[in-house]
Amino acid sequence: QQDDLYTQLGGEPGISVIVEDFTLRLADDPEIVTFFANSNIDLFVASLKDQLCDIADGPCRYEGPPMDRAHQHMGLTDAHFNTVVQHMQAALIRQEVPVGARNQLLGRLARLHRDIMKLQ
Ligand code: HEM
Repeated sequence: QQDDLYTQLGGEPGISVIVEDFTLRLADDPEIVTFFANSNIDLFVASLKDQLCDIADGPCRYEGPPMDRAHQHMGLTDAHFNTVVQHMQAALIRQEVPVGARNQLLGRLARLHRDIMKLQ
């Protein structure tokens, strides 16, 4: 029996480190960091941790705004989306998340693409 996705991500401490690493990568990317100019990064980090834990079938519930409402005013392109997903992939590799779990999580995030890119 293989560990579930949440466990393979390292549970809550693992997800914490992944989100911190991911957020530093966003902050280091001039194309992306501008979107966060008016953001409360602590709230973003807390919200994303809940969301990843939830998506990985962990014991958390994401209670922030739906993905369309959180992003629809930003004028995001597919290129932005892909860049952000690549930063997540890099964070997962850095934290030595096994390849199967990595692809599973990225697949679940990819399903959010339609909502995140929805306009109006
Ligand atoms: C798989 C892709 C993505 C996921 C899973 C994701 C997830 C999230 C989550 C959970 C929040 C917090 C919502 C809240 O609690 O208010 C958020 C907000 C935000 N996201 Fe995304 N996002 C994604 C893609 C993107 C992209 C492509 C950009 C821009 C390049 C972006 C920029 C932002 C910004 C600026 C905020 C607002 C932070 C704030 O001011 O509260 N996101 N996202």
